[in-house]
Amino acid sequence: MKILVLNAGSSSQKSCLYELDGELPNQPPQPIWEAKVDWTHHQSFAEIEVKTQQGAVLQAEIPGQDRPEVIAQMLDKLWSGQTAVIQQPSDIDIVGHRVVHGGQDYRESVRVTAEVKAAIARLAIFAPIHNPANLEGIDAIEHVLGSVPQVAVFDTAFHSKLPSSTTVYPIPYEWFEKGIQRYGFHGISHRYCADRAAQLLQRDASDLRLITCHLGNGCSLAAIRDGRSVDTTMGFTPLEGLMMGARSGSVDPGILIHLLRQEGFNADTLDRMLNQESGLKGVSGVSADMRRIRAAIEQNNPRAKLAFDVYIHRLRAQIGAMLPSLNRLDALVFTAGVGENNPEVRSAACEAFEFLGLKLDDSKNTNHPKDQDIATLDSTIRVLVIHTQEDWAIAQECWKIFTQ
Ligand SMILES: Nc1ncnc2c1ncn2[C@@H]1O[C@H](COP(=O)(O)OP(=O)(O)O)[C@@H](O)[C@H]1O
Ligand SMILES: CC(=O)OP(=O)(O)O
Ligand SMILES: [Mg+2]
Repeated sequence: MKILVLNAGSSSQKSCLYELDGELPNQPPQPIWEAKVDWTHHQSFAEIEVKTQQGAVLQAEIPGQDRPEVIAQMLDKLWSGQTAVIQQPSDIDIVGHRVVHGGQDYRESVRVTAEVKAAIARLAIFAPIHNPANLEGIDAIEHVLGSVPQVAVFDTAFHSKLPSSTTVYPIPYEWFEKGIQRYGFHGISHRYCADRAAQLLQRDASDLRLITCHLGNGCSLAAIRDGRSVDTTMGFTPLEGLMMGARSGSVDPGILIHLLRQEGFNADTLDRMLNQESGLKGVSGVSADMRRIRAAIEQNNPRAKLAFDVYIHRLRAQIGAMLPSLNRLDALVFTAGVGENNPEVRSAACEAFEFLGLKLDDSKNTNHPKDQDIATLDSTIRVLVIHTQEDWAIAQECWKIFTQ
């Protein structure tokens, strides 16, 4: 069975093709083809990189920002040119999509229908950067591959059993009754990391207390108790919680009232400023990309240093805020672009928890670890770096829907 996965991030479009036969493998298999389109560095064109399991690599630039057009060009690399791995589009059996917001109705993965598409479109008002991109992916597939079965895998699903003390905001109850509640996001990644952590620690997921730190362009934490998400930092939208690449995370809502009243801002300006012009980018004036922040700090840029310090302060504070839901912490897990690749972020975050007996092994932390324990042997808490495999998690959901 050939399963194509589309994963739309805020500044990227990832895709890969898995070939599965017989049983689901225990470990994530290599995809036979993978592509990444990145808009982080340029506005007017996308950088694309395509790799195959056989070793072919293609790097190119695709003009424009139009996601459906870019997806169509990316898919073309599946069946033509040096990175072709299938004969024709109809060789693909199923397409799975990461869909960021599933609201209250979608707590499990579902096959995409007109009704599901309408719900994703309706929920776009709560996830304005993400749900429209997910829908464009679904439409692009319909356009290129016709009636191939498609599956939506929701980022909110893993958090759908959060306790009500976590989901209810302290606002008028009628708002909650209208759906204004905490949903949580990055659930595909948090769930994958919890399962992988259990594997790496050779422990049963149902007896493990974890904090997973998903630090990419979007950033969130999850407190995972016995395999279940019991708290998380993102809420009604993917804007709440940690400071992110270009998103503010939590700020005093009084600031918004002030800007609306005194500075003549409207909802669209606030949306753009908080979602696209804040976070590392807003404070540093340099970039949303942690690599560029680190490089600017090396050049003694004080605003880059300030942005890093605020990022770390908020990360530590929110890790601390996850602890009461767990009563015990077996492992702290770092994942996604920053979490997997930036040793300075990991060591700065962990330093604040040394008083609990958590000790990082500096050499393991700096030596490009992936799927490894980087704590010292005598650390009271394990620290894991896990390469998040959202795409593999999505492929597994597709497999389950079509074989069970
Ligand atoms: N080697 C690295 N060192 C530090 N940060 C990195 C590195 N590689 C990637 N990143 C960070 O990861 C971010 C992207 O994370 P990723 O999880 O791929 O994002 P998303 O899926 O949200 O688009 C980049 O903006 C960059 O800040
Ligand atoms: C939900 C979310 O913030 O996703 P991403 O990190 O891919 O932007
Ligand atoms: Mg991501």
